Amino acid sequence: MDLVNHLPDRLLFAVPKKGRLYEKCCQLLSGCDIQFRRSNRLDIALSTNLPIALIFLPAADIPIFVGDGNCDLGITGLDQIKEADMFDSIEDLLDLNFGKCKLQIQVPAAGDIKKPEQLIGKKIVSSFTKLSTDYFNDLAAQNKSSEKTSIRYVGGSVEASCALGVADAIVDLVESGETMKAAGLEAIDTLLDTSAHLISSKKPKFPELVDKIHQRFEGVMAAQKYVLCTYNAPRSILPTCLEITPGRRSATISALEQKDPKAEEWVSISSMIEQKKAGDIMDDLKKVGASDILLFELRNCRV
Ligand SMILES: Nc1ncnc2c1ncn2[C@@H]1O[C@H](COP(=O)(O)OP(=O)(O)OP(=O)(O)O)[C@@H](O)[C@H]1O
Ligand SMILES: O=P(O)(O)OC[C@H]1O[C@H](OP(=O)(O)OP(=O)(O)O)[C@H](O)[C@@H]1O
Repeated sequence: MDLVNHLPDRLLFAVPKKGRLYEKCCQLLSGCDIQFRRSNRLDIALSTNLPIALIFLPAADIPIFVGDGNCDLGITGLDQIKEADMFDSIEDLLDLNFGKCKLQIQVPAAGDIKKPEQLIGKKIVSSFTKLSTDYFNDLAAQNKSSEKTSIRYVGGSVEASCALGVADAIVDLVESGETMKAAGLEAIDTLLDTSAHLISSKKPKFPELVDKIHQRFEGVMAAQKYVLCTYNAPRSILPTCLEITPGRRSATISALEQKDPKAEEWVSISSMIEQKKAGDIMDDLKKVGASDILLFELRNCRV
């Protein structure tokens, strides 16, 4: 069925149908208020509040659907985009900061191979044959070698290949490193640092809706990254406080009602700060003389 012609009034948004990216994608869609109900095993879900159809596809196929313009938007790993050779055919809108891992060359830890150059002319097994081929072609060129490295595809359990004698090394994703360690392997180089990205077609059919959804994703990402810090401080230490909490654009300052006209003037300051620095920032504010320091989580925002 040609979905583009069957759903002419809807933007098609490709999301991973299962696997490691699926749950987080659904959370983000909900954070963006893209409401939908996915019937069991059905790979299309119509949004109930926006003219969008979500198309659930294998993560590896999403770059092709978006790059060829069949879908206006998609979420998938950077590794999948580069492996499909589609990075130049799509707009890379946003790093979504999850699904983080590294594509690494792994060799038996107890073996003699310690440097990638030692693998020129040897046998490599990977699910990422394009990226591996590019890497070993470059490596051969740098080392002025005409030897051809064999790159073979397997779809899963890549880490078993060395123990089975099929490969001298593998190229596979590493997140915690536990799979690699359990297979007695160690990494000797990194081909790519990857994470999930929001991508769009270069010629979307619904450009305004693409912009709107892009902004919503940016808002959700900012809401995850920042918290709102508000506190009170004597006006005399305001410059020091603003050095500690300059805000994303700038801090908001409002005067506090003076009960005693002779007392020092106090202000209330509110500023977005990075969540991961919040503890240090609150300590620093307290140290310079601020008080009543409060931290608020952001549910959502537009930045
Ligand atoms: N530890 C990890 N191992 C593999 N992929 C990971 C990992 N962490 C994040 N990812 C990302 O998730 C993407 C999809 O991985 P996943 O293994 O879920 O593939 P899938 O094809 O969607 O599912 P399945 O392997 O069940 O068929 C990867 O391309 C990568 O971008
Ligand atoms: O560093 P870790 O946290 O151990 O994760 C890495 C492992 O996860 C992936 O495999 P997956 O579980 O998707 O199964 P697969 O081997 O069938 O691809 C990947 O291919 C590694 O084997």
